[in-house]
Amino acid sequence: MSDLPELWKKLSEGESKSLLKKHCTKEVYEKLKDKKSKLGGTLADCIRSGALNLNSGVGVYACDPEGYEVFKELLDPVIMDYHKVDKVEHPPCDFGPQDKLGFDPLDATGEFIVSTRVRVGRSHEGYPFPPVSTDEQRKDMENKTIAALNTLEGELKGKYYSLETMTPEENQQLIDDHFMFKNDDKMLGDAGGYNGWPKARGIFFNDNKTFLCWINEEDHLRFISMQKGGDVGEVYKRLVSAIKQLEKKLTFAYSKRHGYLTFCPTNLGTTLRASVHIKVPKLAKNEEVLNKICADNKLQPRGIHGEHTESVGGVYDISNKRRLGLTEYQAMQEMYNGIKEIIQAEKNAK
Ligand SMILES: Nc1ncnc2c1ncn2[C@@H]1O[C@H](COP(=O)(O)OP(=O)(O)OP(=O)(O)O)[C@@H](O)[C@H]1O
Ligand SMILES: NC(=[NH2+])NCCC[C@H](N)C(=O)O
Repeated sequence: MSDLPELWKKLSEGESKSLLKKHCTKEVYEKLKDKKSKLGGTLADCIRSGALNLNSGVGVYACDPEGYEVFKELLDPVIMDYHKVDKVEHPPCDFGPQDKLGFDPLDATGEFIVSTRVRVGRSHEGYPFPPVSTDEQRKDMENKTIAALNTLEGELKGKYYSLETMTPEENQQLIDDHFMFKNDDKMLGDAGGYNGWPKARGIFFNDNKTFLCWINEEDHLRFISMQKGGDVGEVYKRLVSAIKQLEKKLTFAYSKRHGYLTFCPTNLGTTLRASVHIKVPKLAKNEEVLNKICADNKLQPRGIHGEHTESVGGVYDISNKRRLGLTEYQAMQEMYNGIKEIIQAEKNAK
């Protein structure tokens, strides 16, 4: 039997500042409660995390790619509210002119930027998201992805490391070095993100660990390019080259309205998060100023051990905030120009 009535009771009777609480009105609930996507996704799958975690900021995940249309009376207002747009629409993918991107290294002396990372999320077309996926479907997606990754050549050529066979020590080392994902996010867990863990999960990387792919973490796929220092152009170009090669082998879930479809509505569109780990000890003494520069430049500060962590020793993870309603190239430019300002502000700070 569905847990929807119980979830609805928790949500409608509880207090929450989440976008789920705000937009899942009684009227919306009544309209959607009996709907089902072709892959079997339900409203319960979309609201479970937010109903069980009233402290969520968003609280909604899609059950599967089609869920974005089947449950649009809930998902559209959440998307518009989160991404601050008045219509759910997205331009076609545009990675920009690869031979003249205009991303000169941001920090030639290496004083501020520790490392640079750009990631995108992708979903396999025709497969559900975690709450609806079976272990078999996850395995199937894992196999498909490994086969595609194994065709990469040159700098991108690498190897797959399964979470099922990795030792706890190897796993921890990869986490400590900022390469690997973990399973400690309760909101994602309640959304079904860790169902069947560690089955069909793992990480692919090249010898230099500059190109990585996460399999069956939050999204079916996360492609990541990263390296020490502030050469944003080099990191971005590597990622674009990987995506272009992989999209010849795999078909990704995409919608004209939403761009690339991801499990969480916050990642839709470009799905791109470009970040630097940046050392700004002076600004760190006055987080209000730092937060204002970030807000003015549409940047998001995080701690250096991932989402919801605190800064350590004046080092922050700072990335572009917007992912929907702009192109990949524009998202990169927002990050690049914003980080330039932050470096200048740190230089000017007392
Ligand atoms: N610029 C960077 N340099 C080195 N490591 C980074 C950088 N940016 C992020 N990381 C590391 O990547 C890992 C994942 O971070 P995090 O979960 O915050 O972001 P994400 O993978 O973009 O996904 P999501 O936004 O869904 O949380 C963490 O270990 C984090 O420290
Ligand atoms: N990794 C993410 N998708 N983060 C964004 C949303 C996280 C969580 N579901 C919330 O509502 O607060």
